[in-house]
Amino acid sequence: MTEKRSNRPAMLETFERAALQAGKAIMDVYRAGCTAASKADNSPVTIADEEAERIILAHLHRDFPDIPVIAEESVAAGIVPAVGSSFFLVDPLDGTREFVDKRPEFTVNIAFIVDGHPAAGIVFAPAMGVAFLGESGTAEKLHIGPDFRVEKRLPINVRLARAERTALASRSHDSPRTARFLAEQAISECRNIGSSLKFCLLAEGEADVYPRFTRTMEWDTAAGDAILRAAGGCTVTLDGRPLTYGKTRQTHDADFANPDFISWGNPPRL
Ligand SMILES: Nc1ncnc2c1ncn2[C@@H]1O[C@H](COP(=O)(O)O)[C@@H](OP(=O)(O)O)[C@H]1O
Ligand SMILES: [Mg+2]
Repeated sequence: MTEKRSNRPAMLETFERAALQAGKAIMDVYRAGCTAASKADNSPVTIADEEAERIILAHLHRDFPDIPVIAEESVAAGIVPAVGSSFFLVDPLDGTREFVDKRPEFTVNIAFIVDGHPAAGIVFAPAMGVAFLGESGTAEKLHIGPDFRVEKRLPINVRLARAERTALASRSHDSPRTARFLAEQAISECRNIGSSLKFCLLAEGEADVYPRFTRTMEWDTAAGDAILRAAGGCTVTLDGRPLTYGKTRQTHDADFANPDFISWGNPPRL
């Protein structure tokens, strides 16, 4: 099927090209097999993370040379550009644990941050043939063919709040606090999913809440969070305020770690 051109903003066109090309490079490594090394924080990294990041940075630097990019592997190598009110956040391979263990939930993530808000994002799960895009109150799910071309685009939205809610939790980094949260909220169903796909499942109305009480970095969450917000959802910290990005700029701290947060399709009314 050929794709109908739209008036999508140029930035989303760049995100799409970059993510699809990065996903293709990741799948080449996935099929050939690779070994994982351990980073300073003990998390795994592979040649796929590095190659995907190189591709994404080339696209962003070429098309938006004036916008700084904070990217996971660059930060690990000590490359942390100063950020102003707008910048990109890139996680070239989120769910590296899933990738190494050959579970198809790993994703490519690119987000645009404006004044602390995740304004646009793409999440591409190359082994699943799906991508999600979000910006300015519009979110879509893309079906990606084996040739890494877009076959279909569908608008997505969060679902309405319901009595029987479904929660999502990390597959590899869960915490006992998740079980406590589920009990407090009287939620009986919880699915464990790796990577930023959890935000996308909320955005397309497949689940209701994603509580996160273990460590994440801003690049893990920004793109999925942008899609979720564009689809009508929200991400809040435990004091009920929207999760913000570029915290290093506000706190003059070099760390891009997130606090604990809860992402909702439709939050319960207080
Ligand atoms: N002990 C740990 N080891 C590795 N990654 C961890 C971790 N604790 C939290 N993380 C973060 O959790 C992310 C994966 O989220 P999830 O558990 O929802 O799949 C990782 O992203 P990367 O895979 O990009 O390193 C990493 O940033
Ligand atoms: Mg990550």
